[in-house]
Amino acid sequence: MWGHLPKSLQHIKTLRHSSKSPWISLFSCSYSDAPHKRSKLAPLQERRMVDRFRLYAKGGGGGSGCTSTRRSRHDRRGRPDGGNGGRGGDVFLECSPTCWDFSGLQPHLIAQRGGHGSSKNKIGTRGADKIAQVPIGTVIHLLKGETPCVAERQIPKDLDPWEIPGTPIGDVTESDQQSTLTGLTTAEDSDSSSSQPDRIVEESAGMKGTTQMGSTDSQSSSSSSESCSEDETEEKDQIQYNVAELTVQGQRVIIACGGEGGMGNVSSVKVFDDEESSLRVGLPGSEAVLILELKSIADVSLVGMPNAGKSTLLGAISRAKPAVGHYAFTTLRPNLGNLNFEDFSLTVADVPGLIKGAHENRGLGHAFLRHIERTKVLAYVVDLASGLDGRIGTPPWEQLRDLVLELEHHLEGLSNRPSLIVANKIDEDGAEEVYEELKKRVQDVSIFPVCAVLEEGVPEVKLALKKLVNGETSDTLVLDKITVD
Ligand SMILES: Nc1nc2c(ncn2[C@@H]2O[C@H](COP(=O)(O)OP(=O)(O)OP(=O)(O)O)[C@@H](O)[C@H]2O)c(=O)[nH]1
Repeated sequence: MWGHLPKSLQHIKTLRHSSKSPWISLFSCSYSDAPHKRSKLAPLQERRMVDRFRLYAKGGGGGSGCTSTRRSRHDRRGRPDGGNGGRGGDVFLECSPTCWDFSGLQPHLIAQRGGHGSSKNKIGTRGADKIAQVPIGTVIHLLKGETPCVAERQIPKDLDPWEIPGTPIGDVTESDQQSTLTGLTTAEDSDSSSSQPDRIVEESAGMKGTTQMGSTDSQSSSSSSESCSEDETEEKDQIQYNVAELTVQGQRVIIACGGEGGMGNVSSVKVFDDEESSLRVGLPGSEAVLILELKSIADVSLVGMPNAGKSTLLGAISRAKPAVGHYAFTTLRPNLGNLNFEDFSLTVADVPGLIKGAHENRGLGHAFLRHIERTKVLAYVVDLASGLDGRIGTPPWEQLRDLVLELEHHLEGLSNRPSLIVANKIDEDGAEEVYEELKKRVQDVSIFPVCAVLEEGVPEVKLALKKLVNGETSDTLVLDKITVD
């Protein structure tokens, strides 16, 4: 009876004699039976942020032109009526706010090839484009191939009756293009305009800078950040850094162009046979090898519970003027401030307050935890007066424990970054004693007593942040070093 079953269902045979119904057993299989299920249900903290990614892109090849002759009673010698091959699809990178890192990206992006031409002068279909979404703040480094081309921002509009369905981009003026670009500076006509339509403007080639941005070693994708062999060093020499940046929602760049279709015999001028056959074949799409990197939003992020005084501190250490309020969640989106030193400058982000359960999207949740992923240094801001004299809140050491736990729940290893503690509101009654207690309970990381409102203790914090960003010091706040009752 069971012999005819496919192999995957054969184990039902063994379940038949068990007390359970085989169907119940089949659908209630354990994790060990179904490794694919286990991976789907893997807890959130197993996810690793991928902030550097190597990508191969290839445009679709052009379809071949057709050689055909149409004969009729009236025209015995016939006329050529073979149509041209269709153009291959392009490969685009599109900037999307719903995308946070490169973990969802395929390493090989290949657009569809164009359709072949056919008799009765039918042109081959245009190959479908391949569009991959990347996060805002993606920097493109070029390893091989042509410099990415700028494409118009996709604006949904009604289909023009004369437009071939599936053609993604219409004509754009140079000024339109400039307005959609932040990272790409010069736009000039492409040399290869013969193989690309007018809508494309190639960005000025060449190196724009040699600074690599945004990647923290611990976060980099596993394969790309492993041991640096000789090949990799050689490869590094060939990289053209920062050829393009995607910084605006909807901004697009073409990283590989589709090849032109071959000519059908209807359009060809008189040519020799051997030349003709080469003209019939569609051109291959262009190829490119790129390294994508996520730009960090700031060097330092101020991490703390709501009302700890992060915005006030940002205003004290920089010229930023964030909104300050005596209620929780005054800050609804990150504010950035610049700290300028004589020879150095760094950016600080005031991230909205985190509460217990932020990793489950409580409070302002995931969105801001993700911003923290893209900063190098963490400055924990705690409220020394919280919980004092019957006020709402928890003591600073508990605030720190909860903050570290939230970061770790969101992304394992997120708290393993150079950090310091700002013990704010030292001016409040009883805050001195809490500060002394805090020093005993938290080890191996510097604590700075500060009154952000009066800007007391602020220069010391600024200097310490500079040293952490520079790499001169590298203290880290670890959960084991926090003592909580
Ligand atoms: N006494 C005292 N109060 C302060 C100090 N710093 C900030 N505050 C007050 O604390 C309250 C909260 O300050 P914010 O800077 O808005 O706090 P926040 O951490 O940015 O708050 P969220 O936007 O909710 O994340 C305000 O009423 C500030 O005036 C300080 O050093 N001493």
